[in-house]
Amino acid sequence: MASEPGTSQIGDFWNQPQQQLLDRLATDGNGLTSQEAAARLAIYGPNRVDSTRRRSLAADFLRRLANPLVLVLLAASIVAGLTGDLVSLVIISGMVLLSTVLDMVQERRANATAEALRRSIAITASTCRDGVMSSLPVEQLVPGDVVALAAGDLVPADGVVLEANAAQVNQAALTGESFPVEKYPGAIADAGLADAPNLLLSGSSVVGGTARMLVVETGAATRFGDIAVSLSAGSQATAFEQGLRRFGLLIARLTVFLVLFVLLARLALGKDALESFLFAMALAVGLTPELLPMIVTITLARGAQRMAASKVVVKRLSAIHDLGQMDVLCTDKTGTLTEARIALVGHPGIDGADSERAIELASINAMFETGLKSPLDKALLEHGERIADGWTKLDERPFDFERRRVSVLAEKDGQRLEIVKGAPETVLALCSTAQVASGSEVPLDDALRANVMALHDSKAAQGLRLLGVAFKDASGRSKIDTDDDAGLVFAGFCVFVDPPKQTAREALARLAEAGVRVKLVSGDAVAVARHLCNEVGLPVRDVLTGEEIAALSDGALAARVSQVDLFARVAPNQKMRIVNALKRRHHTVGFIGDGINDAPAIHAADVGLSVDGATDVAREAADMIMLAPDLGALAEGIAEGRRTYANIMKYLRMGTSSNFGNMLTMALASLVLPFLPLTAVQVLVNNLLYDLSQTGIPFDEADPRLLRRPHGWDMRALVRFSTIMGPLSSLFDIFTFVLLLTVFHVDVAAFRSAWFIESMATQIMVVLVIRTAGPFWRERPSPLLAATLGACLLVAVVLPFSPLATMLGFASLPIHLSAAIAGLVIAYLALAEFLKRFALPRKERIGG
Ligand SMILES: Nc1ncnc2c1ncn2[C@@H]1O[C@H](COP(=O)(O)OP(=O)(O)OP(=O)(O)O)[C@@H](O)[C@H]1O
Ligand SMILES: [Mg+2]
Repeated sequence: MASEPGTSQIGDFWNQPQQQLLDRLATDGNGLTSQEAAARLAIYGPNRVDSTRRRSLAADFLRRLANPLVLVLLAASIVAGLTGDLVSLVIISGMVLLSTVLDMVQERRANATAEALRRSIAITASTCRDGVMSSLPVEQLVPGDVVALAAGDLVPADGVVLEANAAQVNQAALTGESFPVEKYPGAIADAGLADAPNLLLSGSSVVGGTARMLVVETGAATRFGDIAVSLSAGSQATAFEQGLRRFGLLIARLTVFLVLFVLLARLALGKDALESFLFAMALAVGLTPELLPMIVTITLARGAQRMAASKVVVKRLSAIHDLGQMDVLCTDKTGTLTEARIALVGHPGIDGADSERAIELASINAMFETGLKSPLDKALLEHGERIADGWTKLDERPFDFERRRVSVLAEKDGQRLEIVKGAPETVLALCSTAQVASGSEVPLDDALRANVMALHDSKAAQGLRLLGVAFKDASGRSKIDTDDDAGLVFAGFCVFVDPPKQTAREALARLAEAGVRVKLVSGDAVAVARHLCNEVGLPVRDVLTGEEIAALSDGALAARVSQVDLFARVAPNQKMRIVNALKRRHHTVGFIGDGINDAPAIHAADVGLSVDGATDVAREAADMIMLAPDLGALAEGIAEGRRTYANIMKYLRMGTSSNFGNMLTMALASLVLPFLPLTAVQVLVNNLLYDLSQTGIPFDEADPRLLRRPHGWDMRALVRFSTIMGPLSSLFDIFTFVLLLTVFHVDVAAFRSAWFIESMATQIMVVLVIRTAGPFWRERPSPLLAATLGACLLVAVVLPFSPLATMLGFASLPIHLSAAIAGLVIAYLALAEFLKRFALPRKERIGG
């Protein structure tokens, strides 16, 4: 197995005898002192594989400068400087610097905020330090540490198993093997990465049982650290991101085409080469939506910040887009729709009367189970902690979601029993007899079975959750083997209440209002889940069970999945199949859950959601973590997602209509006019002021109409918008040209000033019109946007009248010309306001 990635030699640490490994790590296998750990942390560094390698300030700056457009522009301005045009050199390089720094500072700040939020939900590991187990952030783990792992935990580093109890580990992310493998101590001399039974690799997860792990390698030294990170970081771009990328490409192509055309045409017309080149480059700068990455980052980071206020922490920023677009939300039951404050309300034997035997056995089972303790176990233990006194445990088969039961081998006063509790139908299927109140056993024939199931159904129909309890004599055995669970004696049920959340009904109503259909995907029984749906007001059109899903192909499942609102008794991989089927039907799917059994579905969903108290595996798979498990908070988050969408669309619409229109007209005018409509420097000033004016967009509120329904990337709508609004802008520019030349007979400097003011004013102010589908005066922009717009407009208008005017090649305008321009701007805004109803997508205008 020499060819595996990351393996430098054939044998490695997992092949070494345990004692040799312990010696090498200078530890006795009982954990480190915190002093020693601190010393090792200084040597080995934090246990983290940086996905977003933090760039130094300088490197970041240089990377931004390395933009080809910027470089060409700088080079051209240097050439201009050499030929004596020092003003161009100073202004162009100053402007490039300014906008680069602005961009960088804003983006870094936004990323830092998002990162801080993410850190607040860091994953921890139960680690032995100074002889006690404590919960430490996994970043602090060092080689030699001893970590306790239980079902639901992530393996935090590379290491070996010191002790294990039916430890089942899923290494799918690393080896592609989707079935969990059992891990146990003991080195095998020539075992490879994939088949060493004692090896635990960072990035895999514990799905059953428990283990003690010796950490051997951390951080970047882990075998698959790099792969795991690149997998999670490079995971498919969201539809919105893909759309943005395609859009960026389109703009880039148009820009190249236009700029080359202008340049060549001007050269062919015999115009000054350097001037033409500078102008063409400035046009290119003006055309590129260079602010887009910054606007996107800031909008998302700000969205994340506002969502944190409603207790939703975003791990993957771009998931916010998907959240705004999400139209189907799948949720598990316990803890999301119910309180998860489960209480035992009965423990009937087969005759329906409470049976002490049933509760005793269930409590012993819950007491000794070492896997993931479910809320059901907790309820049992709360009820009768002392019932298990005097019993000792011999062996266990922990819970897993395929078997849906826990088996424990325990002994008291020489009596050895195997005790099983689990999903009632599973347990009943394993029983051949039943115990009656007197203590004697009767055969569990079909009639009795039907009676027992009727008892079960009557409870489940009231929304009560049930576990079946069974046992058998285990004299002479000290282990539970895989097929030992047959021939059990049925002892009875444990019955629990799990009341629906007070807030659930209202939260679901809000989600429905927001155009999100909620589907319940539960491992629990149909009757229980259906009762809950009724109670919280979730309409159920159709139901599918795990058994039925197992019989359906992916295609058949996809054909039915949209109509089904309740999925019950589903296994973990079926939860994932449901999500994938919904995605196949072109839904944007969210999945919220807290268990190991939810992780695959959370991962598969467009928006994976988990809650704060969830298992590591679920939290790791999730894109967002809800600190308060309340669907109401999610409704806030959805509105936030749609707000970010709306704001990014504002910037794009601005860019593709007014800005693009202006640049286009200017390019063409440069071919027909005897002089440049604006000098290169003026174009750049124009662009800088425009950019600055738009920096308030991420802080703007969104049109309430846009918050009502899911919205996704829609290239057609964007193109339609620009084909209506762009020509409008060009039309006014041409009109301005004609007016200036034929009516006012202005000179070159005045022409440029007038045109500068006109194009700036229309470009800056039209955002007020575009930002809402309704009448623009009804919905005011946020103060920050109003401020950036106002300030930039003021600068643009004052500039030609200021002392800087001559340096920039402007001249002040006579009053009647100023008035004419003001009139033009108002006419343009009025027409834009009128035309936008044809340009905006219908669903945006009516909000549905
Ligand atoms: N600790 C346990 N001991 C025995 N049986 C259990 C235990 N935990 C769960 N089960 C059985 O397995 C079934 C599925 O587990 P669980 O209800 O946690 O799945 P789920 O999909 O997470 O459900 P939910 O939608 O309620 O969150 C339960 O309905 C129950 O019958
Ligand atoms: Mg659950």
